[in-house]
Amino acid sequence: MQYISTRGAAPVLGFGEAMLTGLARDGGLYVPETVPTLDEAGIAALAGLPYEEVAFRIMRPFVGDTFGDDEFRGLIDAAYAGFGHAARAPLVQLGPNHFLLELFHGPTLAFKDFAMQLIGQLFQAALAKTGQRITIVGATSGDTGSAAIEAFRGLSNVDVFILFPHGRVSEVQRRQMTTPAEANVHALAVDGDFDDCQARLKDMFNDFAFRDAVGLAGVNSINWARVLAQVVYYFTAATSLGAPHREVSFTVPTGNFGDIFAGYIARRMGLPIKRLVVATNQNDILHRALSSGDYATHGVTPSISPSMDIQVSSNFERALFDAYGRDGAAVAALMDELKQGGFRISPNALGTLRETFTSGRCSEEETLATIRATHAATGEVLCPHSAVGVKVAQEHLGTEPMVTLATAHPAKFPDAVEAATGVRPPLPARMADLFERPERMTRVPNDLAALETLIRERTGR
Ligand SMILES: Cc1ncc(COP(=O)(O)O)c(C=O)c1O
Ligand SMILES: N[C@@H](CCOP(=O)(O)O)C(=O)O
Repeated sequence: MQYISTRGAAPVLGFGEAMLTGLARDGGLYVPETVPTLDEAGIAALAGLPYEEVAFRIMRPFVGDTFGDDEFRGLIDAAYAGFGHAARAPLVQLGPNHFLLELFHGPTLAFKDFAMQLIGQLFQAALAKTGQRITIVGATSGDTGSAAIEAFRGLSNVDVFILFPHGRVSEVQRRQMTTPAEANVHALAVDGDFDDCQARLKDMFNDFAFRDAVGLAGVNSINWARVLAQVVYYFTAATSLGAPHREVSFTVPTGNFGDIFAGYIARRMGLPIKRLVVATNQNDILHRALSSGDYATHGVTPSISPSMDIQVSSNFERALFDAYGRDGAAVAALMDELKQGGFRISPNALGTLRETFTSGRCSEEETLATIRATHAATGEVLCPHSAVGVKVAQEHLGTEPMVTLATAHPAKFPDAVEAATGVRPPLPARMADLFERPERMTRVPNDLAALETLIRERTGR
């Protein structure tokens, strides 16, 4: 299996190299050259299997010879052993034809753990073979950062630097990033928003001298392995609800477009997904883009679903690459226009995107009202991101089962949940002392040179 860049001008790589490389050297994102498919019998055979076995069968064709079969199975088993639910990603029924896929039973209580716990295992195995030492830099609006720190804390051949927007993540999210005591963990509070953090991260990848000197690696959904690991739960959910013999739709609370792009890959692999519904909060660039073709950034407005406070949605580039007929030069030109504020999606490409994706937006008031109403009707306590998904899903219910992805545990956002329901969701016992642990973080300007200097000083490279 080979991986190519969405901008068409970077070396073609195998899985292991693409995973350790992160951003392609032409600034694009790696995607598989071809997407393997499963026939109906292959999909039907997944129903009822343990999560780990489904993960092996779905991901194996993408991995090539980077890992042997037994080794890969072992890494998958280790990745999910620490999850707090036997099903890993259980389905809960919210109403007739509407289901919630709970993706928050991992160690840091967000869907990011599904990919990050696996990536932690894959990186360690790959680095043990090459003897490399790497510097991971990640940008986070709250959840990727804590999941990455959890996956890589204490490793001797990895330094982890996480850029988060100062004052714009929840207190639980911040403490998850600032309380780990291991010396290889560096939480950096940036004076800016998530888009600034992600832009500086991409700038670092595009500064080849810095990139090569520190051995830069990325664990955001820039990294194809992140997206791949998220494809698995679309298969477990859909087969539990009757796929391949029945179509299923999914609504996905969306920010950086990684999670929903994983659903798109599942669909291309042959899973009968009728619709993939993009659910945005008030930072609604993706909803505006899919409804009008206008992909224009208006700046980030802080919301009660802070992890989705994103305007420059990294993985949308992967969807555009396919929608523009895999024309890397066309995508590169669009990304240049985006730096000036935005672009119009061509009518052909928009038509192609709409064959798979539809969208909706949820306001702040609607988010609170959905948390309240869902709690009253079902007893399920939603986090604000999942509530955005549930609200938009309710507007898109059809005859097929609809699955809304519940992307984080409500205890990560206790203020919003308490405001809506009067109930303050407790943290799990293993995190009960989170508010007593000492914090360690560095405030940094939104400035590439300052960030690179700090990282070079701390890593001595
Ligand atoms: C809790 C939560 N929900 C939804 C999202 C959106 O996911 P994606 O960026 O993959 O679209 C994120 C992060 O982006 C998140 O942390
Ligand atoms: N919401 C994310 C933003 C980064 O997304 P990623 O999927 O590209 O890592 C976060 O919580 O950090």
